[in-house]
Amino acid sequence: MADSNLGYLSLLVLPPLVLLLLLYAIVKPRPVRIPIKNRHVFITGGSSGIGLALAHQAAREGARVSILARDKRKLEEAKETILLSTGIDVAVFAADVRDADAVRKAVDEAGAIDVLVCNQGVFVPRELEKQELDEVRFMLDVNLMGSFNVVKAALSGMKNRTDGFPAAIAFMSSQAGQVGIYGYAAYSASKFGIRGFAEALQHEVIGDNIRVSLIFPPDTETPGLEQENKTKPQLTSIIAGSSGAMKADEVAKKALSGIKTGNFIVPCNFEGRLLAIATAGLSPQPSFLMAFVEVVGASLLRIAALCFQWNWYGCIEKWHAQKKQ
Ligand SMILES: NC(=O)C1=CN([C@@H]2O[C@H](COP(=O)(O)OP(=O)(O)OC[C@H]3O[C@@H](n4cnc5c(N)ncnc54)[C@H](OP(=O)(O)O)[C@@H]3O)[C@@H](O)[C@H]2O)C=CC1
Ligand SMILES: CCCCCCCCCCCCCCCC(=O)[C@@H](N)CO
Repeated sequence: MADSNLGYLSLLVLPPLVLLLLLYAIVKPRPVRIPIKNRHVFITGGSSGIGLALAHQAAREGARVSILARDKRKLEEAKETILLSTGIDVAVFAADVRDADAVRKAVDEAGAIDVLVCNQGVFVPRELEKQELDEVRFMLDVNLMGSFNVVKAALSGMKNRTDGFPAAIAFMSSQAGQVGIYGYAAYSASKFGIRGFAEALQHEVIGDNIRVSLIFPPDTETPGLEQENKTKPQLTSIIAGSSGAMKADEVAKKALSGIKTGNFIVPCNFEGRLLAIATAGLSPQPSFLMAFVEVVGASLLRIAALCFQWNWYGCIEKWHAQKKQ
C-alpha cells in the first residue's frame, strides 16, 4: 500500500522535476546581474513620462544618466527636477531620433553607454481609414526607425566598453506590441517591429555580453497618455481597459529591475505577466522558473487569450450595432 502511494507520488512529482531540470540545463542566455551604479545610462525620451521616471530612478541608484529628446525646454526642466530630488546632474541632448546624424553626434558627445534605453515613442490611435499615411509614417519613423538610429549610434561604443560588466539595450514596447488592438494599426506595427528587431539583435550582441530587454507597459499615466486620450477611439479605450493602468514610477521600477536581471521580456502588471506567457513564442528566457511557467501555462493561457478575443469581438459587434441604430 505504502509502496503504491509512493509510486503515485513519484509519478506526480517526477515529471515536473525532470522538466525543471531540463529547463535549468537548456535556458539561454544564462541569467546575469547588470549593475547600474556608477554606469552610464542613456535614455531616449527621458524628458517626460516613463522615460523621466526611469531617469529619476537610475540617478537615485547612482548611475550617470543622459537623456535625449527634441524639446530643449522640457529637457532642462527634467534636468532641474532630477537635480533637486537626487542631487545628480544628468546630461541632456536635444535631438530628434529620426535624424541619424544628430543622434550620432549626441551619442558620441555623451560617451560610451552601458545601459541604453530606447524609450522615445509617439502614439496617435485612430482607425486606419481615418488615419493619414503621414501619421502612420510618423509612428513608424519615431518608434521603429528612431530606435534603429539610436542603437546604430550606440553599438560600437557599447561593445568597446572595458569595465568587464555586462551591458544592456532595452526597448520600451507596449502591451499593444504583444497584441494588435483596434485603433493601433500603425502603433502596434511599430512596437511589433521592435520585437523582431530585439530578438535578432540579442543574437548579434550576446557575444559582447550585452543583454536585450523588451518592456511591455499597459496604459500608463503620462503627459503622452493625457494627450492620447483626447482623441482615442472609444473601442480602443474599451479594449485597452482589459489591462489595469499604471503610474509612470511603477513602470519605471519594473523596467529597471527587469533590465538589471537581464530579462528579455519584462511585463509590468498582472495582465502583462499573462500576456508574456501567452506570447512567449521563440523569445529567449534566462529564467528556468519562468520557462517552466511558460511551458506548463501555454495551453491554459491560449484558452484565456481566446476568451479575451471573444470579449473584444463582442464589444466591437455591440459598438457597430449601436452605430446602426
Ligand atoms: N503612456 C502609456 O500609456 C504607454 C506608453 N508606452 C511607451 O512608453 C514610451 C514613453 O511613453 P510616455 O512616457 O507615455 O510618453 P511621453 O509623451 O510622456 O514622452 C515621450 C518622450 O519621448 C520624446 N520624444 C518623442 N518623439 C521624439 C523624437 N522624435 N525624438 C526624440 N525624442 C522624442 C519626448 O520628448 P520631445 O517631445 O521633446 O521629443 C518625451 O521625452 C513610448 O515608447 C510609448 O510608446 C507604452 C505603453 C503605454
Ligand atoms: C492571455 C491573457 C491576456 C491578458 C490580458 C490582455 C490585455 C491586453 C490589453 C492591452 C492594452 C494595450 C495598452 C496599450 C497602451 C499604449 O501603448 C498606449 N497608451 C500608447 O502609449
